[in-house]
Amino acid sequence: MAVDYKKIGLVNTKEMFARAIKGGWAVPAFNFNNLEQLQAIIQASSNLKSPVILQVSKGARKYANPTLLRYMAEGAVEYAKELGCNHPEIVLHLDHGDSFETCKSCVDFGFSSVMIDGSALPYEENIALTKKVVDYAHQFDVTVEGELGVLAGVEDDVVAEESHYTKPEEVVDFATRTGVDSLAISIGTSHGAYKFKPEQCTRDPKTGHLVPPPLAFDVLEAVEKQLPGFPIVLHGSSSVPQEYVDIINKYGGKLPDAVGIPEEQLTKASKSAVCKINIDSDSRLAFTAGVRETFALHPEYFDPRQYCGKAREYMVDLYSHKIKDVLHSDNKLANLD
Ligand SMILES: O=C(CO)COP(=O)(O)O
Ligand SMILES: O=C[C@H](O)COP(=O)(O)O
Ligand SMILES: [Zn+2]
Ligand SMILES: [Zn+2]
Repeated sequence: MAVDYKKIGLVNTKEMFARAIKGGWAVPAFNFNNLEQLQAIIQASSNLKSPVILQVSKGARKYANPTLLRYMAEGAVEYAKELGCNHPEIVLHLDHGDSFETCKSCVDFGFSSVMIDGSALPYEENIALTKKVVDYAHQFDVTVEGELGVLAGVEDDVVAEESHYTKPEEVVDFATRTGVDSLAISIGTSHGAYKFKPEQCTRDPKTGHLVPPPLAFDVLEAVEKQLPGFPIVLHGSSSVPQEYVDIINKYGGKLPDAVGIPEEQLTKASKSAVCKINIDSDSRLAFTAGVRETFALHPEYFDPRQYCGKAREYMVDLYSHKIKDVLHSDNKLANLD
């Protein structure tokens, strides 16, 4: 028997995606692994009245324990209300589900959305696996994200290049035969804090910072033309804010030439059918900056609440900025009372 996510106050992605596409904004999908990240996500999204997707990866489930994470998400709905957000729209989403069994266990456990990532499989196998997950999840009104195209970044030892991009000529067939609710595509983003090699970038003459090549908006446009109004997802969308990289490097860290996706490009994407934008690495950077700075300035501290508290402050700033200034998902709840 599956737990009914609606009974615990969660929602699936259907309505928020429809509104986001129509309104030209995107729903933030933030990964969480611990208490402070979840607190910061809920504080920022509740204060700004933004819908939000809480993403749990396989690694997160292993690190934090699946049961604990799931109940934290349930608690998050109540926490949002305590913060004055009377009608929160919170999705609990499995990020990069790698098997039918993992997706099923999340559906059964009260997740309102799952991703099945068959992008590394041969095309027909990706379709068969994705369809199997959709057929199961839809019985419980759980939405499903599939993926076409390979997200290759520097960290995978393969540099993102055109051959990995989603093939627009495949998307209609994939969406129709699988029944997915949304599709993650590859247009040049990748996971992690090193999305491009320095030699792929130019340097800003004033700041000396790396400027990466633009995303393949032509591929995005071609996908949209094939599937008008269909929800598109961008993974690997951290922008690697220089302010946090600088703090980390100033206080003993070593992140030379970390580079992400410029925020203007994410805003541009969010005005199209891109309605979910995944951000994880930026939160890791903000967290690390807070901890390193606190340790450096206060070597006498040994209470985790001191340095995790600072980390949480930085993450609230980061999430709020993404919501307000990049994705424009603030004040977008269906019921703003
Ligand atoms: O895509 C992501 C999670 O699925 C996160 O991407 P980043 O590493 O760019 O934050
Ligand atoms: O897609 C990758 C996400 O950032 C999750 O990362 P993780 O698998 O290390 O938890
Ligand atoms: Zn993938
Ligand atoms: Zn991802």
